[in-house]
Amino acid sequence: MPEYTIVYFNVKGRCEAMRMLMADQGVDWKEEVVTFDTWQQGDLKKEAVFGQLPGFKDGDFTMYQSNAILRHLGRNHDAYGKNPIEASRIDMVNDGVEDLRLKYVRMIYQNYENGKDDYIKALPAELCHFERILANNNEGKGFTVGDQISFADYNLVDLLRNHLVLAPDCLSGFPLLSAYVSRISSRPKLEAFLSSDAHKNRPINGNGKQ
Ligand SMILES: N[C@@H](CCC(=O)N[C@@H](CSC(=S)NCCc1ccccc1)C(=O)NCC(=O)O)C(=O)O
Repeated sequence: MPEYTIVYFNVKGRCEAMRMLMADQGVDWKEEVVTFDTWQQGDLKKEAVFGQLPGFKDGDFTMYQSNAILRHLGRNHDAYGKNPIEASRIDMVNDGVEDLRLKYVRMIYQNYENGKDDYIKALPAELCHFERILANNNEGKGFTVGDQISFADYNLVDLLRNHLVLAPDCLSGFPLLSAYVSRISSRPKLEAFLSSDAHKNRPINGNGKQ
């Protein structure tokens, strides 16, 4: 059984999607929680390939970049499609999730007080793409790509759940997305993780905004 370890700050941030994937796939992992004080000392930052976290240890292999880690876990746990075309579609969806995550992170950390309302107003123009992606696959009754869950689904559901905290009504105009978040979140092993104190007590972001 692989020995997985997440090396990250005590936040959901860029690691909750991989936690959701591992929980849903019945895979165990350890948490190496890095405090901001430890991070400021600089040794860990020097070791990190891009000077940033998360890091991920798979036995004696260590990697960085949250989306690369998701793809690594997708390959290792049959969550990367059934053929090269599905894998490319999954990459495309995940890149779209990353685009929205970057906008979310910038608003949260750089423009929360003045930018939150405008961000929420502009959300439908972002979410409509994911609603259409679902509509174009099995009438939105399954996943974003193909007929089995992929790492892009965990990433999208994590990000949508964060947006439901920011703006509880943000999916009211997107029935397929709303049903998708509920459906994926109620997968038994994932539901157990999402009900855990570890998940519930971990702040979404590092600055206390959500
Ligand atoms: N492309 C990378 C981006 C990684 C990243 O932004 N990491 C942040 C943390 S993840 C994140 S969403 N950062 C937003 C702000 C933040 C900073 C520090 C702690 C928590 C959040 C980080 O390591 N910041 C510390 C530093 O750069 O010295 C990835 O996807 O892993």
